[in-house]
Amino acid sequence: MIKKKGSRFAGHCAAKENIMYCFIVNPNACSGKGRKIWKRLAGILRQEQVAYKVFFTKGPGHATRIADMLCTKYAPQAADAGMSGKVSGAKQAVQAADTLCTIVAVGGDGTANEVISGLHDYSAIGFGYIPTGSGNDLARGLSLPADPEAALAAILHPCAIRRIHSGCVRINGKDRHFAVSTGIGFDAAVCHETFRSKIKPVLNRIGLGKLTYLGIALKQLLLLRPFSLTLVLDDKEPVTFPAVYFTAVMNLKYEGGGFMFCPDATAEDDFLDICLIEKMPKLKILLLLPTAFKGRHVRYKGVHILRCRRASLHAGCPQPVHTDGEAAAVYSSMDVSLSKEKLPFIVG
Ligand SMILES: Nc1ncnc2c1ncn2[C@@H]1O[C@H](COP(=O)(O)OP(=O)(O)OP(=O)(O)O)[C@@H](O)[C@H]1O
Repeated sequence: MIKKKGSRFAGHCAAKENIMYCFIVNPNACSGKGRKIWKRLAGILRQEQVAYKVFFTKGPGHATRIADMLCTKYAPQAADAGMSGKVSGAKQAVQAADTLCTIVAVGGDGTANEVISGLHDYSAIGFGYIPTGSGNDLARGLSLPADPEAALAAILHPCAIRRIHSGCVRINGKDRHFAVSTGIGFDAAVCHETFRSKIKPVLNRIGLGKLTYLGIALKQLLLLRPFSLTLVLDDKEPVTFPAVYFTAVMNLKYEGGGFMFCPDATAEDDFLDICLIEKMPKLKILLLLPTAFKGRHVRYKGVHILRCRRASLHAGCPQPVHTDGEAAAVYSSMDVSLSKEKLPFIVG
């Protein structure tokens, strides 16, 4: 973590003068709550006289295109100011302080995922995140404030920047990104069904969105069939697990709305953490899942926690895949690695 106390980024007036804040807002996050939350945040920005721009997303993929456009716009300015190019250590810290544009994703994990996927040049930008979704595993994993107003205050008056990796999944020659995790099998099947769920918007509106995941998880557990999975970690010998229920490859500790599947995962190291669940009766999985909220599932037989820099996963038959809780499709093979550059993430 880079401490920014005493830098000009820490001074709240100076930060406002030097930085353009660009908010990418999913108004439909948490079934429409995103728009209401944004109105409150906009009020605070006006009150504090912060220079900002806001972009509302219109549908899947839009946040990525906006983030890409902003990076393209601000990177040349960084070059003019002599700030781009390869640097390291202390100089990187200074560059973070000289950031021209702070891009802030306002939404759930899916919106954060789309924004991070669109950022391609970190020389001129800082990244902030205001959680307004129903799962919020990114905020949980980085210990960001869960309250949107507190998260905004942390972004406007930051004292720390963490440089974090994002993950990259290559499937059929195409890359997808993730900030939290990617998974194959049961966890992804839950995401796939939640995506289609008609009950989720209703429960989200009354603050019970997590019940959707619970109900769907129970149903998927009944339907669940184990599959064989061959893992190749860091180009070592392949290892085949004959009866796998799911495998989560994680950049941060939590997925699925608070399951601490990989208690030691941190996005600041150079490793991916893997949680693989195999060969156990379904009743045991049912009893084991609540223990994962505290990361206590790791002590049970059939739970494997692994660590690597790169992983190739090959399932015996096509399985659902997710990235950051967003349903991808049904695939047999995927290659997972970490980004080369680390994203300057404002954590307040
Ligand atoms: N205007 C929009 N209308 C509908 N969907 C949108 C819109 N903008 C973005 N999306 C899509 O909604 C998906 C989910 O949004 P997001 O993750 O922000 O909220 P959520 O699903 O409520 O939260 P969580 O993922 O934490 O449960 C995004 O991946 C994005 O593709």
